[in-house]
Amino acid sequence: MDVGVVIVAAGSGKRMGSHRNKIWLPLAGKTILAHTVSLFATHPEVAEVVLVVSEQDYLEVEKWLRTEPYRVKLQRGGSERQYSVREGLSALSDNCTYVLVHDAARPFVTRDQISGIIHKVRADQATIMAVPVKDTIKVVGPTGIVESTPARESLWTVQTPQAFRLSLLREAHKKADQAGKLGTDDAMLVEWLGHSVSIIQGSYENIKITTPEDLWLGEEILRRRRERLER
Ligand SMILES: Nc1ccn([C@@H]2O[C@H](COP(=O)(O)OP(=O)(O)OP(=O)(O)O)[C@@H](O)[C@H]2O)c(=O)n1
Ligand SMILES: C[C@](O)(CO)[C@H](O)COP(=O)(O)O
Repeated sequence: MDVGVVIVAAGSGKRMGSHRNKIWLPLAGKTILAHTVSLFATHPEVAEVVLVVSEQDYLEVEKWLRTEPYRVKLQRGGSERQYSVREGLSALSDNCTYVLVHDAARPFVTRDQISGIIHKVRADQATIMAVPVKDTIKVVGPTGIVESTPARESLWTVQTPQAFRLSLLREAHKKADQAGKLGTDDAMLVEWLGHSVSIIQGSYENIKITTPEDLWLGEEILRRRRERLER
């Protein structure tokens, strides 16, 4: 049963404050995009990769992919991450039974973690990578007053990959579109269907490169990994 991957890279990187989409920023000698795409496109358990990019980036990504040894399908994204995922799902072949959805801005996930979530989704049909929250989280009202403090032991910081049975995620996106619902991750849409979603423990290194400080943190993560390999 084939596994497909949708990598979403069609954002604009506003919070990075860069003059162009953050996926083009350098990280340890390659672009963030190149790190993430090659990780999945060369993974032995991944049968198909769809890369979702903006209209603005499409031609440059297409030109870059011609220099790479692996095959990746290109798809244009939408104005929201959810719509980009939807476009990516539509480009996956029906040979895929399961799909991993991953942020291009998360280049630090490892091959073993990818194998682990593929194994888990075959059992659970819907599972997401996450790590326990380290800080206390508050719910704050519109006037800046704390309304509640959820019990920290029940809170997780959600990452990607998020993995699903393809037919389930396609149905979730269709129902969300019909209801005009917008989620910040794909698991929300599956939860709205009433389907259970399990957690697979990720790593605190699997950060999403969002603001400038994430770039030097990312360089340090990769430097320490190279050091560990050289020992
Ligand atoms: N319309 C969108 C918005 C986001 N993404 C992708 O979803 C991932 C996570 O989104 P985020 O980190 O928010 O990226 P941006 O939207 O580019 O960042 P910002 O919100 O700072 O503009 C990124 O790989 C981004 O490229 C996408 O494919 N389509
Ligand atoms: C999907 C996600 O990475 C899980 O934490 C996150 O919700 C993406 O949010 P963004 O604002 O689109 O980066």
